[in-house]
Amino acid sequence: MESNTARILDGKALAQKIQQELRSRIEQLTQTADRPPGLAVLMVGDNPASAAYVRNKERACQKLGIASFGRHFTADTPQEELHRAIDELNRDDRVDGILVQLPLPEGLDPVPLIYQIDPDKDADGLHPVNLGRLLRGEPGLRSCTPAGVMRLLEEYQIDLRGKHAVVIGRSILVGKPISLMLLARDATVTMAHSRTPDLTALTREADILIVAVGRPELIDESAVKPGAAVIDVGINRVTDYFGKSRLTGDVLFDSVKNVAGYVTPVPGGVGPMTVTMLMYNTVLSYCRTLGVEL
Ligand SMILES: Nc1nc(=O)c2c([nH]1)NC[C@@H]1CN(c3ccc(C(=O)N[C@@H](CCC(=O)O)C(=O)O)cc3)C=[N+]21
Repeated sequence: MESNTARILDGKALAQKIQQELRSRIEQLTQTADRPPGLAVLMVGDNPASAAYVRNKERACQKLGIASFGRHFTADTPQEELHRAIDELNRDDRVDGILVQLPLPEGLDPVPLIYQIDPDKDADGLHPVNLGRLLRGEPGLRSCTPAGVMRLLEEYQIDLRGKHAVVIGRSILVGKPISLMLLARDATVTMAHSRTPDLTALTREADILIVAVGRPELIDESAVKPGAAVIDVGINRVTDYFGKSRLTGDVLFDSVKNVAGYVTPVPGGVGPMTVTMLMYNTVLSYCRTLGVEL
């Protein structure tokens, strides 16, 4: 058997490059605009993982020259108070992007909150108007993780036209929107999920394999077609053999790299692209308000 090592799709490097571009564009625009772009993050409760993500987002904003309007609520905040906060942010002219950090604590429903966000300030691209625009192939704010994956595929010039893309996972956050984006680029898309029989037979047919299920190291080289591009959207915290906590994807990287043509690492793959596309969406909304191109 000939040995092979896949090309690594470096999400961290691409995220830095895009953030540099956004930073210079913001610097340029703020010489004449009366305000910088603004992003508001609504965080409820004190889930440590969420708190860490929110800190990452705030750090990214600071680096780029985006004003951040963090609003932190205790876990026992009534749903109504969150609706009032979104209403205020919708009407606040300093705010171009709004997001509700997920998951919310037990007893709170994120769906009506997301529906209430002004679709033109929907930095996460999760409002039904933006999902509808994606379905219709119209411009709009795109969901961050799927948009980040598409940017990675573009950067490495991975051909999608007429190729067989298999997406594992059918969530509204990743699986469904990414399938639509791949379809818009003329891929033949198969959506697989937990009820798909003989998953391995299917994934072995994929030229592009997107894995977004949240099952640590589900996919190994036996499930991958030689030369395929494998995109790992999973972020799982697991405890290793020595009792140490580490981050791993839905893909067994060290195995898949032997057969794949391209593969994303975790960390350093899709994760950094997600945060970057959030910044991108905020700047896109800002530019639309100013009446200029990004
Ligand atoms: N409204 C909302 N929008 C989100 O976009 C959203 C959310 N809620 N809730 C949680 C998930 C998760 N998520 C991640 C973003 C970046 C990394 C990331 O940058 N990860 C680094 C590693 C970070 C580490 O070391 O912990 C990496 O993969 O290299 C991970 C996960 C956004 N989410």
